[in-house]
Amino acid sequence: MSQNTLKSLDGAVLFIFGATGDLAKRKLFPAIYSLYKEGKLSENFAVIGLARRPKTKEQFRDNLHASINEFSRYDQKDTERWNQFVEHFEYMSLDTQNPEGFKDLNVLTQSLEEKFSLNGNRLFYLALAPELFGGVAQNLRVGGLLESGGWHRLVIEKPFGYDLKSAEELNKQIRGVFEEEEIYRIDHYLGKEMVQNIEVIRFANAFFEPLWNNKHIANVQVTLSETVGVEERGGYYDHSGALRDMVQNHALQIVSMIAMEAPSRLEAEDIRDEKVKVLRSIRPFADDQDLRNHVIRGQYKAGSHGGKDMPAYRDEPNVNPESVTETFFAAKLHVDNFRWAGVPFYVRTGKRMPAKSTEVVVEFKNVPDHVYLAKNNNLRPNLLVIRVNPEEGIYIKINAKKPDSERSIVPVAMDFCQSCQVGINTPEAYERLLFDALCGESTYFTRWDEVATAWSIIDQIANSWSKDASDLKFYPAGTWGPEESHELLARDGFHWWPVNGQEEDDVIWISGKS
Ligand SMILES: NC(=O)C1=CN([C@@H]2O[C@H](COP(=O)(O)OP(=O)(O)OC[C@H]3O[C@@H](n4cnc5c(N)ncnc54)[C@H](OP(=O)(O)O)[C@@H]3O)[C@@H](O)[C@H]2O)C=CC1
Ligand SMILES: O=C1O[C@H](COP(=O)(O)O)[C@@H](O)[C@H](O)[C@H]1O
Repeated sequence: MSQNTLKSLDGAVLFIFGATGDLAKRKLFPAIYSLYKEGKLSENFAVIGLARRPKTKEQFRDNLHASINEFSRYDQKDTERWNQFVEHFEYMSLDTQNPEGFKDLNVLTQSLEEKFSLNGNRLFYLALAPELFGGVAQNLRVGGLLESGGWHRLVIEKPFGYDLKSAEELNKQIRGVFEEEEIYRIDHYLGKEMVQNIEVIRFANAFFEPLWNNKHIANVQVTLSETVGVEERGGYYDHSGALRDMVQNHALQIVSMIAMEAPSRLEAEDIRDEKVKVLRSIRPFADDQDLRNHVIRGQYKAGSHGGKDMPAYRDEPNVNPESVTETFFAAKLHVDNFRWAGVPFYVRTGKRMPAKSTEVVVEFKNVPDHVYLAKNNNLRPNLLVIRVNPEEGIYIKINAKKPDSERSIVPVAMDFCQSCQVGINTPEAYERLLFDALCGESTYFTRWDEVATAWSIIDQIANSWSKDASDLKFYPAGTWGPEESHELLARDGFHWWPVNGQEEDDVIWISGKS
């Protein structure tokens, strides 16, 4: 578990490869600015933006200004402070396939290290297409960039491969240059406040841990729904699909945080050891038929939501008009260990759903059927709902006596809405992760064995799907996916709980002190 008090930053040069790209603009620059505004970077840093297109330092700084203006949660009205901030930024035009250019980059880096009195710590952030990762690692060595006196760390964006084989190949290339401890594989969901809070909720509360097992939990539901379609990313997404884009990384990481055993120490390696054990315990499907019974894929067709018409996936830019890529995924998974045997983990994710919502619902088993209260009332199962995104918080659903009635029982949701209290000041995932990487805190980055094990789960599904796409179901944009996703739970006597605070009408909400 990451402990902020232990983190310290000793000054570093931050290299942003892909500095003219979308990720840098929307996430990385605003994250650096937030860290600066909060005093976490002090004046002890330099940033070098790298991409092929030529730009002057001034043009780059103008781009930085525009990005922060649009995407940062902090303003930049204090001109003196802003000028101080941008002074730390340089730009260099560099094709990552040009080894000579890396030698020039080393010269520029050394001059900045001198200017800002830095001791050779270097963080290389690859906001690039994955096929360039291996070449960058090689050229960093060729250019002498790994010979400075400080530490060297490589931060890599997803996707980490397309399947296990390609991920292994990529890993081999990177490991030829960097040690595992120097590699920080980003899964930005691990930087989200409420995903990090899962550990605390579980391990710091006496009333959850004793119940956290198959004796008391009926099922776990993980939803990662989005209202957007594929936007500008049709070219990438059509080769990826929901399975590779969201399940291989974010969804399986959340499952492993929910299901892991308490680590022996709150250290990165101990936590990651426990998470990988969960992934290894996920039961493979017996055969193609078993897989198709328990894994649903869908693709959105034209539809509408909130009065707005939305095109079919196949009509989106850069998507094959006959594409069989899934934009929706739902599955029933089993974690085969003593704690979880018999508890279904239902996972779903999709684009063009009615709500943007990342939530985990832990549904507890009911009290015995024949006790007086259960017999005469419509008792609802107790739920623990962890709301990750866009609202952050948790609520617990219990049964309580209806005020002023004799024995009527009503469902009550006791709500801790963290985002209502802390509001927009909650740090963005990229902000936390960038700072963690600068501080050498790797807990919320994925280790190679986690990535490889997740790919082996995904490969079984992808390989089965590639044989025949007849199970692909079409759902209207703006709905909760194919009917088969609901049937998946109905067969077990369950249903998807509504997400995004859309609880049943008779639920009484009790919120924290205002
Ligand atoms: N955008 C997002 O929200 C997310 C992105 N990612 C991942 O982050 C990575 C970057 O994504 P994104 O920013 O969207 O991509 P973009 O296509 O917007 O940007 C790619 C960047 O790479 C640079 N580039 C391309 N080829 C070279 C080269 N040979 N040498 C040097 N620079 C090069 C481009 O600049 P130039 O053309 O000037 O060289 C540009 O700055 C990808 O791996 C993506 O999957 C992951 C999660 C979310
Ligand atoms: O990694 C990805 O995540 C986003 C959703 O992230 P969120 O933080 O907005 O929930 C998704 O849109 C994208 O397709 C995927 O690549």
